[in-house]
Order: sequence, then C-alpha cells, then structure tokens
Amino acid sequence: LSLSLSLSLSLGYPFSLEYRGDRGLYNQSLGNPLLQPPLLHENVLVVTPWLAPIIWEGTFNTDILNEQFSLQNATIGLTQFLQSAEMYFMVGHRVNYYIFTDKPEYVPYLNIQKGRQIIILEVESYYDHWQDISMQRMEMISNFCQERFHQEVDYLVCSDVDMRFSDHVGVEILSSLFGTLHPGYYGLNRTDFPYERRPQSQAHIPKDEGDFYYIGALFGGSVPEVYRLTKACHEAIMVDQANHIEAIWHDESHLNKYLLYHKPSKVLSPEYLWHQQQMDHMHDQEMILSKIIRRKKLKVLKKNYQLKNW
Ligand SMILES: CC(=O)N[C@H]1[C@@H](OP(=O)(O)OP(=O)(O)OC[C@H]2O[C@@H](n3ccc(=O)[nH]c3=O)[C@H](O)[C@@H]2O)O[C@H](CO)[C@H](O)[C@@H]1O
Ligand SMILES: [Mn+2]
Repeated sequence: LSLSLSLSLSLGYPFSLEYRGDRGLYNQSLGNPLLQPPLLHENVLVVTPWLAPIIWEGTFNTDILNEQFSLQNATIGLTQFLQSAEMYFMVGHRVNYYIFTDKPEYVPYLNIQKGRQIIILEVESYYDHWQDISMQRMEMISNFCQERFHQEVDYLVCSDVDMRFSDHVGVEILSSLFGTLHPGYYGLNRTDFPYERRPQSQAHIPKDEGDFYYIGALFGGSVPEVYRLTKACHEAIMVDQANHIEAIWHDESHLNKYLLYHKPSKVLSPEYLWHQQQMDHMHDQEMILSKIIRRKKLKVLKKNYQLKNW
C-alpha cells in the first residue's frame, strides 16, 4: 500500500494538493489553505539520527494527514479493545478491534461505529505467570498476522489491555514500523536504561549501545513488519526459555533489542503513553515531562501491583 506522491501546489485560493497515487491523480483541497509549517518544536528531539520523525503534538496537521491517508483506502487493526478507542482512536478511518482473550464470554457488548468491527480471538494461555502471558502476545500476534491480519488490515497497532485513550491518536502514528518512548526513561542516558544486561539472554544490549528505551505497551506498523518483529521476539523468548533465563522486562526487553537493530520508521513521543502510577515514584521525571508534553493521549489504568504474582 505504499503510495508514491507527486506534489504540485497551485497558487491562489483554494489551495489544492495533487497526488499521483497507484490509482491515478488525486486532487484534494486542504483544510487550512493558509497553513504554514511550524518551526521546530520546543526543546525536544523531533527526529532520530536515522531520520525517522518523533511524533509530538504540534509537529503535524491532522487534516492534511487524514486526507493523505484516506487515499490509501487502508484498514487499521488495534489488537485490544478499549471503549475509549471509539472516541479517540483513528476517528474517521476503518478499524478492526482484535481482542485476545481466553474468556470470550466476558467481553462486554458494545455498539460501535460504522466502519469498525470487533473481532474476538479466543486464545489459550498455557502459562500461569503474568510475565509469560505478557510475553505470549508476541507469539499470538505473529500467528494471527499469518492467519488473518494480512488479509484484513494494512496496519497493526498493538497495545496492553489496561489502558484508556484520553485524547486523539490518529494516522500520524502509522508507518511501516513504530515504537513509543517510555515516559519513565525519556531523556536519560542509555547506560541508565533498564535494558537486559546479561549476555546469556537473547534480549541483551551492551552498555555502549542503545538509542531509546521503548515501552512494551504500544508498538506497531504494517502487517509484514509487525509479523517480523513479533516472530523474532517470540523466537528469542523461546531460546531464553530453553536456557532458563527470563529477560528483566520480559517482552519489553525483547522489543527493545529488536528495535535497536531494526530501526523504527517513526517514534512516538511520551505524549502517547502516560503512566501516572509510575510517575508518582519519579517526581523529577514528571517535572521534566510536564514542561514538554502537550497532550496525554493514552493512559495506563491504575492497578494494584500487589495482586501481581511476581
Ligand atoms: C505500561 C507498560 O509499561 N506495560 C508493559 C509492562 O507491563 P504492565 O506492568 O503494564 O503489565 P500488565 O499487567 O499490563 O501485563 C501486560 C499485558 O499482558 C496482557 N496480560 C497480562 C497478564 C494476564 O494475566 N493477561 C493478559 O492478557 C495484557 O494485555 C496486559 O496489559 O511490562 C510488560 C512486560 O513486563 C509489558 O512489556 C507491558 O507492555
Ligand atoms: Mn499494562
């Protein structure tokens, strides 16, 4: 679904953009004809050293992106179901919600918008520990990429289930491969990232390597790229299991290893994932982020960590 764009901007009002896509020439009028691209965002990194944009509020125009994206006629898959997604996730675009559950009967019924569907994927978990269950998503997602996602959607957005959208998350996040900056480690030196450091683990990253610390709760991309990522992470997890070692932050550690050697084509700023409960223990970090974050788009729900069987 790659779209080759040839842009010609005609002067005068109304402005229009012409796109030469796979299916001929398109002409779109723009929402705001007087729009001028803004200067660099405040004091934050807006592009990675491999020239992938880091997505911050204020660096993109939703109207332009939506019009461009509509030309692709694409469908987006979200691998969790969230009521708030109906309000904030990819508004105006076709979305499939894929819910992985071992208890389909507990999934509440919800009336959803036209162009959206809920698809419940019954999965069996052969593990008891939450760490294994969390890691198992890599296997499940990779299997379903092959089985059905590749026929049903163009992009996949993979997330934890214990989250809620609190602001718009749109097509600005989509690209062949994207990861999200972990708010707890934004701006820190890579030697302070909680990467897996034991060479015995497949997720191992040496002290002198690393770009960012990505959060395990939000990543995605095109179906072939998400397939490659989840398959590689699952295989690495299986090797670790055979060697009786569990990476320090489980699937998140393997995701970080993968994204270090397969650079994402977009990186989501910490605006895309807010973890208040964790921030309560990181006041300095909260202060730093409060100065640069304009919107909190996806929030981790509060939970009783004592109930987790570590
Ligand atoms: C916000 C955040 O930082 N999330 C990451 C953090 O987990 P969290 O501390 O957020 O852990 P969690 O309890 O949300 O578990 C991760 C996810 O696994 C799934 N699940 C887990 C247990 C279970 O019984 N059933 C089930 O479906 C579910 O989608 C859940 O959201 O660290 C994990 C690995 O350690 C993952 O990388 C998470 O993405
Ligand atoms: Mn979670």
